[in-house]
Amino acid sequence: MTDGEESDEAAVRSRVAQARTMVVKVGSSSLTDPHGHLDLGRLRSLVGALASAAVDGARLVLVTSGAIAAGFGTLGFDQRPGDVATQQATASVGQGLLMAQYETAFARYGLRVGQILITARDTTHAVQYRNARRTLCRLLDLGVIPIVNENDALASNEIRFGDNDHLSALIANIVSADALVLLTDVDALYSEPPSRPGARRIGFVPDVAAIMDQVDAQGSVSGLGTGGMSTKLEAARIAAASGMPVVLTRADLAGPALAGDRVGTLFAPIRPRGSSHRLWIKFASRPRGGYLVDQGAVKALRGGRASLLAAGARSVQGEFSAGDPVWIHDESGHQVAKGLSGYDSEEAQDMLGLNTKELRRRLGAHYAHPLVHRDSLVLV
Ligand SMILES: Nc1ncnc2c1ncn2[C@@H]1O[C@H](COP(=O)(O)OP(=O)(O)O)[C@@H](O)[C@H]1O
Ligand SMILES: N[C@@H](CCC(=O)OP(=O)(O)O)C(=O)O
Repeated sequence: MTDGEESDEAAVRSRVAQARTMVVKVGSSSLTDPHGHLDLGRLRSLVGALASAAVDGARLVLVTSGAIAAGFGTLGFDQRPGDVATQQATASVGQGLLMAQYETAFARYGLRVGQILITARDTTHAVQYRNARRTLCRLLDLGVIPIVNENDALASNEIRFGDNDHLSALIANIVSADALVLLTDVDALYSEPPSRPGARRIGFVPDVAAIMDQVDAQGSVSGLGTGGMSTKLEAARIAAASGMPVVLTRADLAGPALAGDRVGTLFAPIRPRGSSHRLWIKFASRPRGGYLVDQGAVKALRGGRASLLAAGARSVQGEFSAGDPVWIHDESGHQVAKGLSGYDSEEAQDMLGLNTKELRRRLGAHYAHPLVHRDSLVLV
């Protein structure tokens, strides 16, 4: 580590220490016993650490796994079910039991909790996303700790998060968190799975994008968690690219991690925080179609805060409605940007290649606007 990085690390740690709104994600592997059942001792000690930060004024959102772990014993299964339908049924039984434990544990500190179950679909649709933001922020304003899990019982197979890592980074964006804390069963990120001899502990990651190729991040080794380290790195990348620091460490180090002490792996933010709307477009929205644009348009978009004008668009790809997220591709088909279309795909067909004057004359004033306005456009 260079001297510069050392002082960067101190600066980023102090941002964590000063963070007011924090999203804390805890994985199944940190809430379970060796047989995979919910371990109440571990849950209560986590709650103790979170409660102490909350009592000190932190606004916390807890993203917690553990519904399947809490449910499979009650249903008479010896082990965590493997097939999706049984996992979903088990989560439906376990989620209530998990929440009941959290409610009781937080109540001992005089803290109230509220449950939010979310599907990937809720994060990819702008209206649901705004709705989730409004509810979460209101809960925080009311001094309640929102407890979030994927809505496993209803999540459809194709678009299921499966693990809660990615979800936690999106929730951190939704609430405009100051920091994301990922709690797991390993003390830090290693250069390769820590069970391998020679695995090197990584304390500070100044640029998560640069480290992605250098680290061998594998799936869950314990069989208790789902995503393993690869989904945690992806979550860290989203959060860091959204302008917030990320701490990854073992769940029993939650207290020092929230306090900004030197534990685990610290990921530095890699750019200033953007608006929640733009972060949603960048990380959560799922375009169904898009526009293929000419070189001039690519240059204008890459050059800075430009809108996509119909004059620079060559073709419309797929079908979409006004307000839907769309890709903007260059002439070789490479993704240049993502944004919200101002027009339906059908309307846009008639606008291709026309400048504002021609649009107004031929189609009317309603069509004299950009295909994608710069306020709803992000480069990728
Ligand atoms: N490069 C790595 N560094 C650290 N841990 C790794 C790495 N690659 C794989 N892992 C594994 O990832 C596991 C954590 O992921 P997982 O079991 O899904 O936990 P959780 O339930 O907290 O999401 C650790 O137990 C560790 O063995
Ligand atoms: N939503 C599932 C979590 C799945 C899971 O194991 O996630 P993780 O521990 O984050 O790898 C549950 O509550 O059981």
